[in-house]
Amino acid sequence: MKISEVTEQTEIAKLKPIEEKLDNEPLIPKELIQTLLWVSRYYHHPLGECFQTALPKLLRTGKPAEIETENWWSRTNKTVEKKIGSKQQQCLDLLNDYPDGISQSQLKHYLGNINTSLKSLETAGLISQQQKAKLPIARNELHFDLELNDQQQNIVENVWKKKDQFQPFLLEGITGSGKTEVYIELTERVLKDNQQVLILIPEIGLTSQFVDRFKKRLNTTIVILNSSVSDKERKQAWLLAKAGLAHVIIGTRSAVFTPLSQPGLIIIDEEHDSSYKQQDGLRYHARNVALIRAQKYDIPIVMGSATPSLESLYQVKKQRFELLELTQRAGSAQLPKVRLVDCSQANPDHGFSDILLKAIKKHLDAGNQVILFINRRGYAPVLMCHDCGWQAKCKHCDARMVVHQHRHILFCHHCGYIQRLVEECPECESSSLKSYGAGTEKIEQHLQQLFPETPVIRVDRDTTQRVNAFSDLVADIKQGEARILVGTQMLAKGHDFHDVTLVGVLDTDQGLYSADFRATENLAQMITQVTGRAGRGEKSGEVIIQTEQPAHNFWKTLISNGYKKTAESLLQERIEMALPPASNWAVIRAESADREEATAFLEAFSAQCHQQLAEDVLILGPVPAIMEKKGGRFRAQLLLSSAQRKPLHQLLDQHISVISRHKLARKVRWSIDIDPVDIL
Ligand SMILES: Nc1ncnc2c1ncn2[C@@H]1O[C@H](COP(=O)(O)OP(=O)(O)OP(=O)(O)O)[C@@H](O)[C@H]1O
Ligand SMILES: [Zn+2]
Repeated sequence: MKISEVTEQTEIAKLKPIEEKLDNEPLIPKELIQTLLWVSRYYHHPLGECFQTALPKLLRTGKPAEIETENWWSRTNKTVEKKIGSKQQQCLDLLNDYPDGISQSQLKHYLGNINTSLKSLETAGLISQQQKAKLPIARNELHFDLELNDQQQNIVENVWKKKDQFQPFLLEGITGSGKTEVYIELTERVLKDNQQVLILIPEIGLTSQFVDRFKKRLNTTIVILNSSVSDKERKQAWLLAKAGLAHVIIGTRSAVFTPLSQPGLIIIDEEHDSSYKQQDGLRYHARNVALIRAQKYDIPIVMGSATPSLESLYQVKKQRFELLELTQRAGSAQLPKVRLVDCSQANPDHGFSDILLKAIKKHLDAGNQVILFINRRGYAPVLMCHDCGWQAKCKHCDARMVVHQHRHILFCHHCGYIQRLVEECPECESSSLKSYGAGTEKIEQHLQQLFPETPVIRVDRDTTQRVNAFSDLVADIKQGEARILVGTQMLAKGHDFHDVTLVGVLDTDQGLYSADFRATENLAQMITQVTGRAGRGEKSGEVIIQTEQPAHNFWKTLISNGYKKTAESLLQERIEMALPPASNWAVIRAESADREEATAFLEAFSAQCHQQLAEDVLILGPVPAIMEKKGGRFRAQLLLSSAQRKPLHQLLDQHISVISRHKLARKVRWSIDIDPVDIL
């Protein structure tokens, strides 16, 4: 139980007594409480659950919120009179450099095992110990300074001019233009003012590389909040940030709720990334929450991307965000040349066209690395019987089972259902089962056959499950051990591999026909990001995109005009068609093992809203979800849209409590999704 406010009077007749006071000061600072109140109102989600989402697990267990401490040592005023051992001397030398003391673990990190030396020095009265907050170990590395180019410098100055006020900036910088360096420079300045920086990054395993770049340049306390840190570390990081003892806080989506005592700046890297939107429970968007926090703190917020979301570009158009641009690659790097290849001529067995294969060979011969991008994991998406036409389908979903050859299974990517890979058709017992289409596993296998001497690695969700697996793979790539890299979008985003000179894109055409109105935006972002991995160092790069639709307008616009122009025209279309971000959407979803129930509940929802419907609000549906059956449940949705935000929210406020009491509300699983990013 958390107390968020105290009042003198109440209408509640029977109040429970307070059993125990856990903390002497409030765990959640006022600003964060206000933000959570906003979150609860905006997303129409119970306040208690909003608090649950915002707090690290170990701070929700009813135990006091104490910062973990450890021994810190510092030099006393006493001068050395007797001769001391060399290890003891080393300790003293180091301590002389740290007038505020240094932690035992940091000392150990520098000098190895020194417990006995410390004891002797303490007995001699030369050093003293004290309990202080345990900080993550700072690595003692060389800090090199990179000189920003004029565009980068200009951006830093522009942000700095607004440093004491709320101002959202959209930093649109092409791939490899040096956005990260801009973040580092800004962070350095904020640190000089003794303030903290909160940095959000997407959930794609990039944390360690990103953090390394900061650690190399900044000598400060950096804490990390993502899924790879333990519950204990997460709690400590949160409390250190709250106490102002952590100066740079880097984390994924939920880190947006980290309290700061000396806030100076918020940065969101790859602001277009869909992992910023939570897809279950409290369906918040971290970018939205970050904007609210920056506003309450009265500080600037910088949102960077090579492929900004149409949401943010719309805010620029409305002059709510200030646009900052990096139009050139940093250093001597140039953007790669992009070529479309008609893949109707590709080898049906492995899906590579001759042009792409020749290019792979050429780049490998030149001693470079090659990325092959395919956004589908597993071996093949279809398993079919040649004799009777049977296909392997999931019994819980409207979806096909994907062949995973390696693990010898059929796997449903939607509900996780697993079956042994069958050798003969379950319908007609024929043994002529054939797989169609290709995923990362198949591509990896083919390339290894085609280039037996060249190390191939695969980067997808299956090869990166183990903790650190992703950073190990990345290290292999950086050291040049792997030469052919096959991967899904995990490999396409954010990486800075200087020896990659060729990127091949396989089979992305589904994006051209999707029913989701965001599909083209997402495809343009993905293609631009993956293209951006080529030619980032001294060597120039090349990109080959295989498509069955080389004449499609989408490719023409994207390749000859680039992302910026493509996004502009997509945004114009959305405005003309009154689609988000030019209108506001809420989706009510319901799912149930009984198909009728889900729809009946949404019909009741709709009827309730229609009782008092503002002119401006439109209700569409209910309709079945595009994949209606998932995990054994039937799914349906109701769409509420409105040109202005307010009437939509008022409508929900008015009716939600009545609807929650509907008899079906307890039988179906239902949820409200404000500003949905995924309408499938
Ligand atoms: N001013 C500079 N001078 C020389 N090299 C630079 C400069 N700024 C950045 N770089 C280098 O250019 C490369 C690309 O920079 P960075 O990774 O920051 O780009 P980015 O814009 O974040 O890229 P992306 O959006 O593609 O992930 C890096 O290797 C970086 O060290
Ligand atoms: Zn399934």
